Amino acid sequence: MKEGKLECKGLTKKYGKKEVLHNVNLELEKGKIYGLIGRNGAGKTTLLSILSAQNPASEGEILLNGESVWENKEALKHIYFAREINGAASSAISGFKVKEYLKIASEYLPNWDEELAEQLIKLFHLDKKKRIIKLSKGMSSMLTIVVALASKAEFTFLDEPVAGLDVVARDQFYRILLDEFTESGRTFVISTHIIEEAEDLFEEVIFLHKGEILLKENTQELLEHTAYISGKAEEVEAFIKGKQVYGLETIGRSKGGMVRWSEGEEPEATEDITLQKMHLQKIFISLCGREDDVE
Ligand SMILES: Nc1ncnc2c1ncn2[C@@H]1O[C@H](COP(=O)(O)OP(=O)(O)OP(=O)(O)O)[C@@H](O)[C@H]1O
Repeated sequence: MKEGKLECKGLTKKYGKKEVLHNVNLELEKGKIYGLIGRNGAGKTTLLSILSAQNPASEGEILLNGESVWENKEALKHIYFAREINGAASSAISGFKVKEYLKIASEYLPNWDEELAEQLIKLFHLDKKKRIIKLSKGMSSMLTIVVALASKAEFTFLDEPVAGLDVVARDQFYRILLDEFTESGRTFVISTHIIEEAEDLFEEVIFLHKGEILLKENTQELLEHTAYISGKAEEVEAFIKGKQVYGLETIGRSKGGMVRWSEGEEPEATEDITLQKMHLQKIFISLCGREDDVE
């Protein structure tokens, strides 16, 4: 695939009367790792399932290089959504052995890389004779990762791939992903709740909040253009006038909150005002963390 752009326009999703995605417009470019971050129930899985045509949109369209992906076999060769398989206890695949599951994947996925699958199975010490139902949560996450990477799909989505993985396995996953990304230039969209660890991995972050894209930005730029401002309440009040401030909180006589600015407009600390760099996780909490923000 020479070009590479997957986009959704005016995407709305309703389950019955409940609207869970509201007019989402999103463009994913080839050759990037995106982090998809949102609170429980924000709509991440729903968005990924619609982008990969596993779930119909209520309104709007999904286009790969300008062509609708819905019931489009050619386009769907380039998109793979790796769903968790560990919720599959009651599904048909739960009785399969790992090797049988891999065989099915190899037949179903048009760009399957058997050698890569074998390498990853060894690396994760997965027992191919084990039945899916008998895998631990971490092991089934590993199997999902193996299939996602070996799919070689240009656009590969992973839904909470590190759920249940121990710290060593998570580190392995991040390194494998970066290797594969560097070698292939594929696009990955990864949803995760472990934001801190993934900060260096994502070229861009997408914050999905209550079914809307709240932010889509280059991760490093976001980190460079954001800080936690604090100081005496009246000093902070005066300082933030005309600035973009989020999650402002009062602590005794002091105030603190997140401030964002555009390139070249960086605020300077004063004697009374402290500016501290923030990690992605804190930025996310400032933007989406209010009590009434949960679905
Ligand atoms: N098949 C379905 N039928 C009805 N409602 C659904 C269905 N799937 C998801 N929902 C609802 O849609 C909303 C978004 O769910 P979704 O699973 O996409 O969120 P998420 O961001 O992936 O959450 P989490 O981080 O908890 O996995 C939730 O309110 C959920 O209850």
